[in-house]
Parts: sequence; structure tokens; C-alpha cells
Amino acid sequence: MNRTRIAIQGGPASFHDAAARQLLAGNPVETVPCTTFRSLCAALQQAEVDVAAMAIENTLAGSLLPNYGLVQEYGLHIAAELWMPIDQNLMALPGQRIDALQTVLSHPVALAQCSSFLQRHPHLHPQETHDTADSAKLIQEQQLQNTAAIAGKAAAALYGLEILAEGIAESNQNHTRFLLLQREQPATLAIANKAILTFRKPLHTSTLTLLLSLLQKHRVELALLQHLPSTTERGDMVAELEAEHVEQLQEAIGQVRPLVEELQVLGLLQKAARPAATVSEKETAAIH
Ligand SMILES: O=C(O)C(=O)C[C@]1(C(=O)O)C=C[C@@H](O)C=C1
Repeated sequence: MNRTRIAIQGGPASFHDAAARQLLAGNPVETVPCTTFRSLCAALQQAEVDVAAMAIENTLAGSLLPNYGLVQEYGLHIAAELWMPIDQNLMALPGQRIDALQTVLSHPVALAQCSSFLQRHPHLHPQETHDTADSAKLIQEQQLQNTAAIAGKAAAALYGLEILAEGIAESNQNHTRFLLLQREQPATLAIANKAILTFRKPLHTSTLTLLLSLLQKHRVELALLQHLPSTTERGDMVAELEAEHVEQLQEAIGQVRPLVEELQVLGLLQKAARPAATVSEKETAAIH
């Protein structure tokens, strides 16, 4: 059976790696590591992979707004979403002591998720990398002393690192939402209850009032409305709409379309359930 090639941001044992396998559960998968979200979108657009997994929101660090812009820019489609619990751990070569560590490597979002832990350990100097798991790999490959990584337990196991502190994120409610991206527009799902769209036009109060009343008329919830970061004056916005039935979303979108410019539906999908259970009770720095 052919394996589905899925682009991920980061390497083996990264959170994207785990998310990709869950998004394609039941299918044989080959993950294709990318170092940036842009290169991940480019790999998909250029058909180097079949699909891609991309983080879009984290409960502690917030929305990754530029990623909506990348989906739009590369003309990609959102087929599904997944909420995944994220468990962050401090790890180093076996035998290292936490008080002798000087540098801690990790993805900027992972560092942000552990900011209180880092404040409590000011001798640990954070250094941003492109991935949690590849930070663990670097420590192992270069036998870096006095250096730790913040990553998931799978990375510690893969690269033979010792976990010095576990559950170090701000809260045990640390969850990331991932999107499954594809090149072709998927057939409309009868069970779709969420729409992700972008459009252009600075919203005036009167347009916004009309938009909200239209959504209310179709019993559609506005779950997200944000300006996308941009270096131009384009004024792109992203919206996430939720409803019970796909028809409500389609009708509401049809009526909103004339109110705004360049409305683009990035995805009509099934809303993912937020994990209710926590990874583990937060263990405040189980220091060895
Ligand atoms: O570095 C990783 O392991 C990733 O998969 C990246 C990433 C992210 O982009 O937010 C994924 C999930 C976590 O929120 C932390 C980092």
C-alpha cells in the first residue's frame, strides 16, 4: 500500500510528527520534514508531498495568524483539524545537572509555553530553533554539554536524552490545533460544521453589524475574526464560522460574499473536539 507523504514542520518525534500521524490515522504515513511553515506550503503546492500538517493555534501561545495567510497565498485547502495535548519537558545528555545548564534550545512557541519555568531558572538562556525534536537531535549529535532542549517525551526517547523536568508548560491545558492541508479542494463534507475563510476589506462598523446580523439569521457563530499580519496595505482578515449544518454555513457565506472583497473559503470541515483530559498533572519542575 502506498504511504501518504505528509509535510511537517520539524523532524521525527516533533509535535507535528505526532499530529500528522493522528490526522491520517489508519493510513501508512511518510513524514517529510520542513524547517519553516512557508517551505511546508511550498512543498505541498509543488506536489513534493501529498498533504501537509500545520499548527494554527495554541491555547497558551495564541493563534499562528501568519499561517492562515500562507494557506491563502499558496492556494491550499484545509481538509481537517485536530486538537492535540502538548507535553513539554526539559531534557539533556544523561548525567547533566539542571543547575549546570546554560542554554536551552527549542521552537519559539515551545519556549513561550514554558515562560514561567524559564523565569524561575534564569541561568537557562533560551535559544530559538526551528523545532523541539531537532533541538534534542542537535544535542545528541554534537554531544552538547550544559545544553538542554524543551521537547516532547518522544524526542527524549528517540535521541537518548534524560528528562530533567517534566510537564514544564505554563498549564497542563496546553493544546495545539493542527490543520490538514491539501492541494485540491475537498468534496463538501455533509458533516462540515465549520468554515475558515479569508477576505479583504477593512471592516467598518456598519459592515460588521450587517455581517453579524446575517450570521445570526443563519444561526452561525463567529468563532474568530482577526486581521492577518501583512507588510502591505491589503487589509486581509480571517474568520472562523461554526454552525450545526453545512447548509447554514454555505448560505451565510453566500450572503456575506457581496459585503467584502475577495472572499476565499480556505476550508469547510468538521470542527475538532478540544481535549478535555489533561496530559498529566503539572509537576512543578521534577528536578533531578
Ligand atoms: O517544534 C515542534 O515540535 C512543533 O511541532 C512545532 C510546534 C508549533 O509550531 O507550535 C507544535 C506544537 C507545539 O505548540 C510547539 C511547537
